[in-house]
Amino acid sequence: MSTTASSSSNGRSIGHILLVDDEPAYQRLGSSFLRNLGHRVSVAGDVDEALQAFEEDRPQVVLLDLAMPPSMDPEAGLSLIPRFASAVVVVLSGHGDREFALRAVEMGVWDFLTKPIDPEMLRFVVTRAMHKARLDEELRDLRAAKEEQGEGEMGLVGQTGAMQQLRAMVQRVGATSVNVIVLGPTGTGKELVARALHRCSARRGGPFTVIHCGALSAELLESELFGHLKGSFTGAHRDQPGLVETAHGGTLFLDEVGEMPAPMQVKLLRFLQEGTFTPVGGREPKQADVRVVAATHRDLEAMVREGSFREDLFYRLKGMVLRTPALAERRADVPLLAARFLRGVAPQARFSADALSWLQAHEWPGNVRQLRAVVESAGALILPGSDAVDADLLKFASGESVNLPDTSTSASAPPAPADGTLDAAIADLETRMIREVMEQTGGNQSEAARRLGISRVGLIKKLARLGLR
Ligand SMILES: Nc1ncnc2c1ncn2[C@@H]1O[C@H](COP(=O)(O)OP(=O)(O)OP(=O)(O)O)[C@@H](O)[C@H]1O
Repeated sequence: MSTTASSSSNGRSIGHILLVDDEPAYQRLGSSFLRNLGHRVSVAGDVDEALQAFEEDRPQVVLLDLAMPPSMDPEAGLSLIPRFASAVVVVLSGHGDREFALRAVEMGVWDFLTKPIDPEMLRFVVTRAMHKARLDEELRDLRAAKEEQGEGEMGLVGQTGAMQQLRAMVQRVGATSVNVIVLGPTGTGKELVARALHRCSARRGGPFTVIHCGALSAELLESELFGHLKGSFTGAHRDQPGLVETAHGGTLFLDEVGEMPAPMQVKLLRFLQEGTFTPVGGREPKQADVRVVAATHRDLEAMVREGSFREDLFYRLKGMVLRTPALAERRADVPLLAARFLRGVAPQARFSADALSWLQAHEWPGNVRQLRAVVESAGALILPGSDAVDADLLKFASGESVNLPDTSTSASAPPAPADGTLDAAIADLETRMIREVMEQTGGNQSEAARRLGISRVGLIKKLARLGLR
C-alpha cells in the first residue's frame, strides 16, 4: 500500500478516525494504512469498545463494520449509527450485507465500502469523509458564532420560547424610556436583563450604575444613592456625590428593591416623581436624569398588599414588568448554558453523555448562577491532558461526595505527611481550617469559601489537592 498520499501531504484531510472492526488482521492493516496517510487512528473490536472510544476520542470519521460482537447481527450495527451522529460515518460491509449498507446510507451515513476493501478506494472515501467532517465543523462553528452574536448584545443565553420572548421584550422595552421592574427567582439573570435594557436604550453611551438595596441600612442607602455633604455625619470628610448623580444620562439599577427600608422608599418616590433629590446634609435639591430599572426575587405585589412596600412607589417603578423564568421552567436551555460556561473556562473541554444527563436531571434551586458555578468549578478541575467533564466531576464540583479517580497529579495528591517541612505544616493547617469551616457550614462550599476568604473554585481545588473529598 502506498504510504504518502497527496491528500495527507497538504495537511487538510488529516484527522482522527475510529476504525470499528472485529477482525484483528483488518484492524492491523487498516489502521496502519490510515496512519500512513497521516491520520490519528483509534481501533475498537466490539460495540462497547466502539462507544467508549467514540466518547473519549471524539473522532471526526468512523469506519464501522456492521457485523460486530457480541451479536454479529448487522441490525445491531445499524442501531449504533445514531450514537455516532456528530461524526461522518462510513459503513464497511461484507458481500452479503449490501442491503444493510444501503439502509445505513438511508439512515444518513456518508458512504459505504464493500469488503475486501480496495486501498485506493479506502483512501478516496476517507479523504472525502474527512473533508465533509471539516465542512460540518466549520458550519457548527459558524452557527455557534451566529448564535453568540444574537445573544452577544444581551448576553442572555437560551433558545427556549421563554428566553426568545424575554430577549424580544428586552429589545422593545429597552428602546423606550419607561422604568422597568424585573421579577424572578434568584440567579435567573435579572441583573443581566437590566444591563441588556441599558444596552438596547438610547442611554447606552451613559453609565450603568448598580446599587444593592438589601445590603445597606436606610441611612447608608440614602447617602449612597443621593450623596452627602462634608460634615453631614461623623466620617463625612468631604462632599461625596451619590449614585443617582453618577448615573446621570444612564441607567440606575436598584437590585433587591424589595428590601429597601420604608424611609428610603419615600425618598426614592420623591426622586421618581420630581426628578430631584437632596444630598444628606444639604438643602438645595439637585436634578438628575436617570432611567430606573429595579429587580427583586420577592413577590412585590404581595408586599404591596401586605403594606411592606409602598403602592405609589411600586406603580412609579412599574412602567413595565419583565419576568425571568426559573431554570426548571426552561430545562432545555441547560446544555446550551452549560456549554457556554464551560467554554469560558476550558475551551477544549466537552461534557460526557452521563454529564449531560446529570446536568439536565439536576434541580438547580440556585438557577443559572448555581449552574454556572458548578460548571466553572468542574472546568477548573479537569486534569491536565484530559478534556472530558463527566458526571462525577460535576457532582464533586456541586458539593456531593463522590470518589474521583486517583491520579498521580498534584491536583489529587494526598496531603504531605507532617514531616516537619514548611509545606507539610501549611498543608496540615489548611486541612484543619478547611475541615472545621466545612463542618460549621454543613458542607456549604460557597459559605465556607467566603469565611475562609478564598474563591469557591479555589476552595474546591484545595479540597481536591488535600484529599478532602
Ligand atoms: N440567560 C442567561 N445567560 C447567561 N448567563 C446567565 C443567564 N442568566 C443568568 N446568567 C448568569 O447567572 C449569574 C446570575 O445572574 P444575575 O446576577 O443576573 O441573576 P439575578 O437574577 O440578578 O440574581 P439575584 O436575584 O441573586 O441578584 C450571572 O453569572 C449571569 O451571568
